[in-house]
Amino acid sequence: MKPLRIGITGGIGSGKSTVAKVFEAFGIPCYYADSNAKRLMVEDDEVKSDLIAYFGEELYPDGVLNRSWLAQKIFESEEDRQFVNGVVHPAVAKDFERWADEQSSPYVLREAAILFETGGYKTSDANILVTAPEEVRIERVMNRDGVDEQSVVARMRSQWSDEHKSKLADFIILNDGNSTLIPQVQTIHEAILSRANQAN
Ligand SMILES: CC(C)(COP(=O)(O)OP(=O)(O)OC[C@H]1O[C@@H](n2cnc3c(N)ncnc32)[C@H](O)[C@@H]1O)[C@@H](O)C(=O)NCCC(=O)NCCS
Ligand SMILES: Nc1ncnc2c1ncn2[C@@H]1O[C@H](COP(=O)(O)OP(=O)(O)OP(=O)(O)O)[C@@H](O)[C@H]1O
Repeated sequence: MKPLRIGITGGIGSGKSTVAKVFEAFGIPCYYADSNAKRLMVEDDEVKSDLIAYFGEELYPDGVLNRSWLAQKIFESEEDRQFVNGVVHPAVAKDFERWADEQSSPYVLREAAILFETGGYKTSDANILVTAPEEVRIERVMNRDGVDEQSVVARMRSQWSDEHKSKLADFIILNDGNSTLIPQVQTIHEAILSRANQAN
């Protein structure tokens, strides 16, 4: 029996990876789209050659993906971002499906920053949105990555607002630093488990 596919998303600094780790503590496997995207950009020859054809060899100096160079390009130019998204996201979606089929839990999570924006949420059985106020998110990322406010805001502006995404989410987790996470995760975990039981 195939596990249910559950998307978990949230804007930069919302804490979606932190929340995904709580689900993992409940025994639920999680696929992290950001890190797998970066892996595929190095390992998948088709993805790599499409990116080189567009950006040139300087994207991989000494064979290593130049992340900061690419980040500067894609968060400044919508055209460049759409190109990268168009190459990387189908490869990630395929890789996720292959991975999900290998799991034996009642459901699996797919953690991705822009699940609604890409339309990837449509292939999920349900989607969880993690939210936090923008000022909290900016502060978190500045502290975590040692970057300035401007670079966090550039990424934030390339993503949909929480208000927009809330309309498409089946479950919402508030991670503002004051609300406790474990009870929120537990309630959703139980709701998804009962959905998985009904499906099987
Ligand atoms: C530009 C890259 C190399 C920068 O790497 P870096 O280590 O600095 O950031 P990281 O990958 O950890 O992403 C951090 C956050 O940036 C935001 N972000 C990343 N890619 C995108 C994107 N295409 N659109 C909007 N926001 C994005 C997300 O909030 C994400 O969680 C990297 O983000 C990337 O390869 N992006 C393109 C692939 C992609 O779309 N990944 C996102 C999910 S599949
Ligand atoms: N409830 C919380 N209390 C305190 N710190 C938190 C909380 N949630 C997240 N953080 C911290 O905020 C930072 C951002 O969280 P996390 O990496 O989970 O966010 P994210 O949504 O996955 O971010 P990104 O989109 O950049 O990958 C991390 O340093 C994390 O430890």
